[in-house]
Amino acid sequence: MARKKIALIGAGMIGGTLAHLAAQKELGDVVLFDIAEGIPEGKGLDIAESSPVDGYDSRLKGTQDYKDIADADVCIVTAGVARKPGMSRDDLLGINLKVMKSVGEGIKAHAPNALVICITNPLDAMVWALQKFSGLPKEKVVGMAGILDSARFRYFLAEEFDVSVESVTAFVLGGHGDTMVPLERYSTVAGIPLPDLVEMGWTTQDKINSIIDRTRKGGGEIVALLKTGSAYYAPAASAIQMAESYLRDKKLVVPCAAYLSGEYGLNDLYVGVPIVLGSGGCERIVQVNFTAEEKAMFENSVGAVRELMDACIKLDPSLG
Ligand SMILES: NC(=O)C1=CN([C@@H]2O[C@H](COP(=O)(O)OP(=O)(O)OC[C@H]3O[C@@H](n4cnc5c(N)ncnc54)[C@H](O)[C@@H]3O)[C@@H](O)[C@H]2O)C=CC1
Ligand SMILES: O=C([O-])CC(=O)C(=O)O
Repeated sequence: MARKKIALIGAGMIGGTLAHLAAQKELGDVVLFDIAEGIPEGKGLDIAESSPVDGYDSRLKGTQDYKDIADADVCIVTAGVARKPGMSRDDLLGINLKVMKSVGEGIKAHAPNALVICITNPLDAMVWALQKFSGLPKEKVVGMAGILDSARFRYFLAEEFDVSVESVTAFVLGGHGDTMVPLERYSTVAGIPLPDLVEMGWTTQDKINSIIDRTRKGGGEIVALLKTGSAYYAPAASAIQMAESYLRDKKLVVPCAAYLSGEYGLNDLYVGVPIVLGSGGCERIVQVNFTAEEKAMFENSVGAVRELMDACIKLDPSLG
């Protein structure tokens, strides 16, 4: 059976990490596409030269030609710019919107049957624009943010409870920004929801509140430390989990930016919600019940996403 093909559009910090992980996991052959000459070729060759040591047979190719992504099964998009200290994700909108247009056209022309996973920020607005520019089916275009935000939440909770990260589940929904919605009632240790753990006296509400605050600012914490760019190991791991769920039809239930048409009472926008991710792409949107407080937080987050979409339409009226 022929190998699957994974196209990475953008071969920067996340793109290179994605290539390494995809090859190590033998998800398929990897094409790194970037406008920067030499970078995708160099990273592809460097990773390929590690394959005899690590023992995997994925092939890697770097390119500046969209023809090389032909018939890819998965395209993961990180093309664009990342923020530096002092910037918000939203400051990237103008530059990255133009990038989404060229990437969308490239994918439409050469890999129209792929599952497209967008990572470029500001995520919810960029995945929405990318779907429109590419014209691919909405269930085949998804955004990565919720798995990352939930992983940060899980990691901080595991530290607090001094338990395995594997025993902690969490759902962070909403837009990928300061308004994101970490859901306490749907986050657990061994299936026990956080409010019950507070009641049992294993932690305090104050500690949970500060973990939620740290989760919301998790991206900025890394930017402040790195100074030259933003997080890439955890974002890449999160997107690879999505690609794997699609390619192996695992049907993981994961929070992703998905296109809503009526779910949660919302239309024509992408925002973070739990989805079933299988060989059909976004196979189901899971509509969880919200308390009044959770609903207000989710709506506030949706409002922030809509503002960014409006800003996109102002810059490119074809999106309207
Ligand atoms: N959704 C999420 O949870 C996260 C999103 N991000 C976002 O992911 C994006 C990528 O981050 P990094 O890999 O760290 O950035 P990076 O700057 O290391 O890599 C971006 C790459 O895109 C390339 N590029 C620029 N314009 C292009 C075009 N038109 N076509 C193809 N390639 C193009 C650049 O040459 C560069 O190699 C940023 O927008 C960042 O904010 C980062 C972390 C998490
Ligand atoms: O914070 C950033 O700019 C990158 C990002 O989205 C994250 O790490 O969550």
